[in-house]
Amino acid sequence: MTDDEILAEFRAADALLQGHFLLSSGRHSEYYLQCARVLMDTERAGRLAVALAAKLPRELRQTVDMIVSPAMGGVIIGHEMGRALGKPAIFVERPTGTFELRRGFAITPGTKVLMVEDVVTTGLSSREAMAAVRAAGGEVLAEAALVDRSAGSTIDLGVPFYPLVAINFPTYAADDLPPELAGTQAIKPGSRAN
Ligand SMILES: O=P(O)(O)OC[C@H]1O[C@H](OP(=O)(O)OP(=O)(O)O)[C@H](O)[C@@H]1O
Ligand SMILES: O=C(O)c1cc(=O)[nH]c(=O)[nH]1
Ligand SMILES: [Mg+2]
Repeated sequence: MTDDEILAEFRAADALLQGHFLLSSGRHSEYYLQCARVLMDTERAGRLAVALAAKLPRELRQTVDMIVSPAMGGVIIGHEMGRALGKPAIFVERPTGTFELRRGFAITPGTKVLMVEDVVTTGLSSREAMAAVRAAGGEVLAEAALVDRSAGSTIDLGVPFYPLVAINFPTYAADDLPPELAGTQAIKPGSRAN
């Protein structure tokens, strides 16, 4: 799929939002990609996962044992990536603020893991989720995501990163808002507590 075709999927799902958003990292943005709306169409979710899987090097696709995603946003695309790659898909979640394995999910030491996210902005959530996987003994080979919106800030996840599409939407610190955002109330669509 081309970048234009992928963005057309977001627009068709009314998932490209404009307003004033407080992001997971605490930064602010005029734009938000609501991946849950893109993925609520199961056929579209499957199509995007197949396209994302095709971005991965063949050797990585063959070597990976398991998909692990950070909840909530990573769960659906992680599951669809598991289907596309023929691998089990589990998730880490953070009911008390730190990502952990629950629900009987386990990672056997040495398991080769592909992390799957919906959106990567600063990479903070990705790094925290990888720490949980490594603490359980998993070996993180790479990360894949639907959207890399870090474009321009050259984040380093510490492993190879394969986004389906990269978009450069500016983000701002709370004390450095542009005039169009200053004085407007930010909404926080994601579920990170702090
Ligand atoms: O790269 P980052 O700066 O960490 O931002 C991206 C993260 O933010 C969103 O999750 P969020 O924490 O909002 O929670 P959710 O997945 O539960 O909605 C998204 O799903 C990524 O996990
Ligand atoms: O950084 C985020 O929290 C974020 C940005 C975005 O565009 N979409 C999303 O789901 N999360
Ligand atoms: Mg998330």
